[in-house]
Amino acid sequence: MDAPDGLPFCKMHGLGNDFVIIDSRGRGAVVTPALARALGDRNRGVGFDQLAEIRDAQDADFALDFWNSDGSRAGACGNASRCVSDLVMRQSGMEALRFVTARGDLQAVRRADGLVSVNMGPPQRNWQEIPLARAVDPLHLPLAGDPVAVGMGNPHCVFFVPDAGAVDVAGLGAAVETDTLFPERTNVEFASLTGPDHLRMRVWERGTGITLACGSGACATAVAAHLRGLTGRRVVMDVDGGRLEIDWREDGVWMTGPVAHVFEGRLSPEFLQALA
Ligand SMILES: N[C@H](CCC[C@H](N)C(=O)O)C(=O)O
Repeated sequence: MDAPDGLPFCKMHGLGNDFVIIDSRGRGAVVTPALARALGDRNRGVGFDQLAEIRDAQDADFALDFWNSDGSRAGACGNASRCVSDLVMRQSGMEALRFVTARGDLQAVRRADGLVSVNMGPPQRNWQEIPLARAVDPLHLPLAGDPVAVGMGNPHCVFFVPDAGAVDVAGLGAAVETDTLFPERTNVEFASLTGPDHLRMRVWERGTGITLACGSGACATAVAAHLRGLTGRRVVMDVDGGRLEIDWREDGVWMTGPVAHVFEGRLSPEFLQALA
């Protein structure tokens, strides 16, 4: 990549789910799988759970692409959507935004308490959309532990367990991620009911591994909990990095929580040249 002054980026996180954000508005996209892998290396790059690239959009305020640290694409990323929305709201002074992702048009608003809410869209509930490899009931997958499959623009497999804190998330998550039932692999959530409309969730993310929070995973877990009759449509969810509010409304699954700006930096020309 020809960038004699380096490439600016910023680092943000939502509940410890951390992101590098590259703003490519006003020029072509620059992220490649090789850049995502190199930048995602926590020793030799910057490190992130997801990389988000902001791009120009014709009929929306911006477009957003997501990458995992293994260089694969993610169709949705709830916490990065909240982080980038906060960034663009601060830059523009707007309090409500529309943006485009691989799964379609999404919206973000700043609540009166300052937290950013994103409408992640309606859940995908049939096996072709999630996607699953064959016609099975997504509400009761034919896997040990009787999990639920839900799509939020990316695939999720949600296990309800007595104590999410006691689960071997790495061991089970890695095995389920690559089960042949999921042709595009899957994100894996382990959740327990800790009170009325209150859940505790831990996550293994496709292409990344254990993370402290996963916004689309929290949405998928809330949808699965409601469909299984465990909760209403509005829940509080404790993840390893903090607390999210999820509200499955008529127009989609809304997710609300905090974001944090960490630093801005510039990728050196040497770093970028080594990728070429
Ligand atoms: N952390 C993200 C989800 C990343 C999902 C990604 N690992 C995938 O391959 O779908 C979130 O807040 O929704």
